[in-house]
Parts: sequence; structure tokens; C-alpha cells
Amino acid sequence: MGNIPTTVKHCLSYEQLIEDYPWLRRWLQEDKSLTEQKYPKFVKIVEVGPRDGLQNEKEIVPTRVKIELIDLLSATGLSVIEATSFVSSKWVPQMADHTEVFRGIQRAPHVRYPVLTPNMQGFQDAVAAGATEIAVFGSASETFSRRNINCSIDESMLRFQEVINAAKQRQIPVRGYVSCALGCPYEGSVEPSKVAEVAKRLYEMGCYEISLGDTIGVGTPGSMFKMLQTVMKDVPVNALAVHCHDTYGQALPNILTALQMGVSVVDSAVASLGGCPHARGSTGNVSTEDVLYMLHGMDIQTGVDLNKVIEAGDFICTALGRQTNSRVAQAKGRML
Ligand SMILES: CC(C)(COP(=O)([O-])OP(=O)([O-])OC[C@H]1O[C@@H](n2cnc3c(N)ncnc32)[C@H](O)[C@@H]1OP(=O)([O-])[O-])[C@@H](O)C(=O)NCCC(=O)NCCSC(=O)C[C@@](C)(O)CC(=O)[O-]
Repeated sequence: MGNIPTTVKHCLSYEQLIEDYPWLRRWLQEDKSLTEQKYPKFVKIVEVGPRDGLQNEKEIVPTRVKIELIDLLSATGLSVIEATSFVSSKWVPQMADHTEVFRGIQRAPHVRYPVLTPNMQGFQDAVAAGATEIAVFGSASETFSRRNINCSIDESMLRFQEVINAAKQRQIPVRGYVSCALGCPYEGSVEPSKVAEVAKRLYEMGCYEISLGDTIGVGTPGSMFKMLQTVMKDVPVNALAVHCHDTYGQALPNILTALQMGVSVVDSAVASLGGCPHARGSTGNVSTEDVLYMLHGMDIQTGVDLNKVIEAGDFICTALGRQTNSRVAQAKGRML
């Protein structure tokens, strides 16, 4: 509001302001249209709770609970639910029941259920279980790549190329992840140019969408802006998604920054489930409930029913014997 002193702003209603300061009308109207232009009208939510959210749970979550969670989420209006991952059970014991989970869910016609596949073995197992969309997951940090998938970035790209080629033959769409896009638990800060390089390689190999992961939730709107600015020179913005963990409470502002820059795909987890096995103290993904509340409050459509997501969150939190980490679900619970 330009040079109007704060005290005056607080005293005047919008109508009074316009009447008393006619020159403001144009300014405020311009601002409104700017707001309308600045944000996407529709944001696709990629729900990663059943996979990213549950993969770090110490106690093995019963398969039937995972299936019921996915079925509840399928009835919320979500169009993408990452169901499980076809990784080694020695590395991630929680995902050992991937095939049972995938075969057990009621697949809703309007929902896609991608699964993680790090290599050809994972791809073949996923296809055998009936998967029709997959995701490969790389990293912008060498050390993270070795600790997470036991190979260098270059080696991972060779594996992913093989997986993507096999997927193309079956017309299976492939999503690509870049972990450590805003920081690494082993190497600290990560250069945006490195993120852009890995994102570009995945995109050129054939991934239809690249999800940029703030794996340990250390990013800020400042680092998100710089990283996206660099990545967007190599990958079109309509092929980018953001995947924010909320360790430092920056996930929503980081997402808002990404939306302002034209990103319209956001990963999130019901009840803010999750954490990172490579970084003690890292918290889960930004909660789907909180993202929905923010987006709907900005008149951005998602097609997702917030109350139904809160119900799915209640279900999984009861099953895990803990409180939700979603601020919105907590607030709504207090108001009942
Ligand atoms: C990639 C591997 C498999 C390499 O693991 P490796 O030990 O190097 O694999 P290998 O090829 O040398 O094989 C060794 C054994 O693993 C088996 N194996 C080999 N591949 C598979 C497979 N697909 N499924 C099941 N078993 C497999 C293989 O059959 C063999 O079995 P053995 O002969 O010893 O009995 C391993 O490192 C792994 O499973 N890593 C997964 C790690 C993971 O899931 N991390 C979490 C997901 S990433 C993430 O959460 C970040 C993200 C995406 O959310 C974004 C963000 O927040 O940044």
C-alpha cells in the first residue's frame, strides 16, 4: 500500500480508502489482476504419504492399514497417490509388502498410482504387480546418491535410462525425482546448477515431470527462488513439481514461492507423515491438509476435499498411535 502510513491503513476500510484516495483504485485493481496472474488457477497435488510418509516408520505398518489409507485417499478427489516403492527390503523394510499393497488397493478410475522403481528389478516387479506409472529417484548430491541407492549420480542415470526405455516400450509414464535440491544431509548446500543438471538429464531421458525434493527441509523462499530460477532455464516450468519437507517450518512459504514462479504441481503427505532416514531430526513432507487449506484460501482449485483428507489423516494417525502433524487438522480438531 505504497506510502500510506500503517496507522491510516488500519483505520480505513477498502471502500473508504478508494473514496478518499481515488488514485489508489487503479493501483489496487492492478494489484488484484497481478495476483490473479501470478498464481496457477489449478494445482495438482501428488500425495506421497503412503510411500514417502510411511517408508521411515520404525514399526512395520500392517499391509491392510496401508491399503485402507490409500483407499481412503482415493475417495478425496486426489488424482495422484504414490502407493509404494519396489526397492530392496534390506534397504527399506517398510516397503517389503509393495506387491501386496499394490494388488490390494481399490484403484479408482480417476486416480493414478505411481510407484518408485530404482532399477530394472524394481521395474519388473512393479509391472508384475500391475503398476501403470513409475518414478525413478536421483539426487543432486553424490554422497546422498551413494547412501540412498548405492551408486554414483552417473551410474544412477545409466540405470534410470534402462528403466525409462523399458517403460517407454510399455507406454508407462515415468516421473523423476531430484533429491537434495535445497541441501544435503552429508554435503550441506547444493549448487542450483547441479540440481539443474540432474533435472535436465532426467527430463531429456523421458521423465514427464521432475519433482525437486527439499529432502531434509532446509530450504527457504530465497534458496527455492534461486534453485528454481536456475532449473527453469533447462526444464520447462510446466514439467516441474516441488517436494518440500517441513523441518524448519519453511515448506509453505517455499511452495508459495514456487507457485509464484509458475510451478503448479506440489507433492505433500497426509498428516505430514515421514522423515528422512539420512538426516536425524528431519520431519515429514508438508502436510496435504495444510497445502490444501492455503491453496483453497487463495481460490486455487485442487479438486481435493480437505475434510476427507483430514479423515484419512485421522485414520492413519490412529493406526500409528500418534497425533497428526498437520497444523490445519490440529486446528480443526480443536474447534470441534
Ligand atoms: C537401489 C538398491 C536396490 C540398490 O541396492 P544394491 O544393494 O546396490 O543392489 P544390487 O543390485 O547390488 O543387489 C543386491 C541385492 O538387492 C536386491 N535388489 C536389487 N534391486 C532390488 C529391488 N528393486 N527390489 C528388491 N530387491 C532388489 C538384489 O536382488 C540383490 O539381492 P540378493 O542377491 O543379495 O538377495 C537399494 O539401494 C535400494 O533399494 N535403495 C532404496 C532406497 C530408498 O528407497 N530410499 C527412499 C526413497 S528416495 C526418497 O525418499 C526421496 C524422495 C523421492 O522422497 C524425494 C526427496 O524427499 O528428496
